[in-house]
Amino acid sequence: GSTHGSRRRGHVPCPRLYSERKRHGWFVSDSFCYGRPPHAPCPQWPYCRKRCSYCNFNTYGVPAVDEATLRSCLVREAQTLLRLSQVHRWVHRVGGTPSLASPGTVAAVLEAVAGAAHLQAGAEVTLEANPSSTSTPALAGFRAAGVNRLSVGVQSLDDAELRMLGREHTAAEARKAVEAARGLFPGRTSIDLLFGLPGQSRDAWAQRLEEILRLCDDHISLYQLTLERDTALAAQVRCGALPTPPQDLLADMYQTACNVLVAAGFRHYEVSNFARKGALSTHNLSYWQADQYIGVGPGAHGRFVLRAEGGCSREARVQTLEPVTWMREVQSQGHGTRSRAVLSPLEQLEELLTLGLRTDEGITHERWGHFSPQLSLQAVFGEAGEARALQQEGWLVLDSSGLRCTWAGLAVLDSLLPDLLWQLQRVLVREGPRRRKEPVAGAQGLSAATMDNNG
Ligand SMILES: C[S@@+](CC[C@H](N)C(=O)[O-])C[C@H]1O[C@@H](n2cnc3c(N)ncnc32)[C@H](O)[C@@H]1O
Ligand code: SF4
Repeated sequence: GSTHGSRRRGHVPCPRLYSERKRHGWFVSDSFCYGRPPHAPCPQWPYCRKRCSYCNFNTYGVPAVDEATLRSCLVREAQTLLRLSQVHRWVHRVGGTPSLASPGTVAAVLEAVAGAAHLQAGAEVTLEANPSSTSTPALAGFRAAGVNRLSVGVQSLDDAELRMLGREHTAAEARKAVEAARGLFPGRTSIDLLFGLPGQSRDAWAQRLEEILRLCDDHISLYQLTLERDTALAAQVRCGALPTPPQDLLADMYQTACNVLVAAGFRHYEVSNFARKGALSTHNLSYWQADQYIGVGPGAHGRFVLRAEGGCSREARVQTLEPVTWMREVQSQGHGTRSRAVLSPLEQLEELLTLGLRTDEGITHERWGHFSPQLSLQAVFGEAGEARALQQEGWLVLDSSGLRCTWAGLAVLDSLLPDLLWQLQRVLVREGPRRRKEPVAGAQGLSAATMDNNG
């Protein structure tokens, strides 16, 4: 049995959570709206040499990229968004971009950020790298440009699996890339791995984990494969050419990996992330803590308070997806923001809940208080209701530190969230108007407004 009680291990983020991982673009984090330092997610150079069979990220296979134009647009958009968000200080993390961009482009964007905002010494600058574009000279160039952490997309150490995934690299090339990365970024090299591939057996996975432990540095991101609609891999599974991985097997694989990694000294600090020797990704952590960030580049997402207009509302922003259109917009108006939506207090708390519960520390009272000064964690989740039932069943803990999942709860988080979101909504609708003397954490009203290409 791979279920806990009636709850399946839904450790794969629900679609909404999964989409959180898919923010593309350069990221600069700031800020201090809730008195907390901000952060920066992982960007995406919008081009790949070849589309992998499982991937539905916003990437384009354009052979001749006008890198100089793209670079100047990234720089200009970073400057514009930094100005709009008034992120001048407290910036302390900047995310990186895939390794197909040249070190010169990476350096130019980092310089733009440093010129417009104070970069803390030691700020995490992570570059996402594909093994096929990580020669030692290229990596050295990125390091010279200011990158200080590398995340290598190994995905699998099995050639047949890599072929099924449509990856450009072999297992041997992946190993070589990790070794080169560890040589240049010792203690600061992460690897991305996928499990739950069609046809993958538990034994093969367990054996693979041993090999992964011999190869890895101090950080591992482990994702269960999501069969995304409109991908070649999903089509193969749908038509029966490849088997659908059984749910119980997926749960066993996840649990096996957690056990093996924890026994090897890794802290399971987030649903899909493991670190030892303190090598947590601060950049990702700030994400899960719902900090502010700007997203720069085609399809990038951002969350920040628009201070330029004297506002105090946290906005969700999405930049134009298509690179050529995005570049045209940046050239004409300084940025390619396609949509802006003011997040309501409820939406902000929903994000905090869904992201914060992914971490082993959960949501502290302090952090919750920044978003909800009027209605405490205790007031929302302490009363009789869904959260209390989840505590009694052993999935959740609410104590003097805050609200967090138990280890068992972390593995089934997606199945806990609907109940918790329902309770949050119910209590907020009931208590909000009564308790709220002023808007929650700088949000304006309960309705979300969406604007197009506007400022
Ligand atoms: C921004 S993506 C890709 C980074 C880089 N281009 C690469 O391919 O290595 C970051 C990670 O998301 C994960 N990912 C991408 N598509 C996924 C999917 N369909 N299901 C689960 N994880 C996925 C992969 O592990 C990937 O390394
Ligand atoms: S998974 Fe493949 S197609 Fe998707 S972003 Fe990475 S290299 Fe590009």
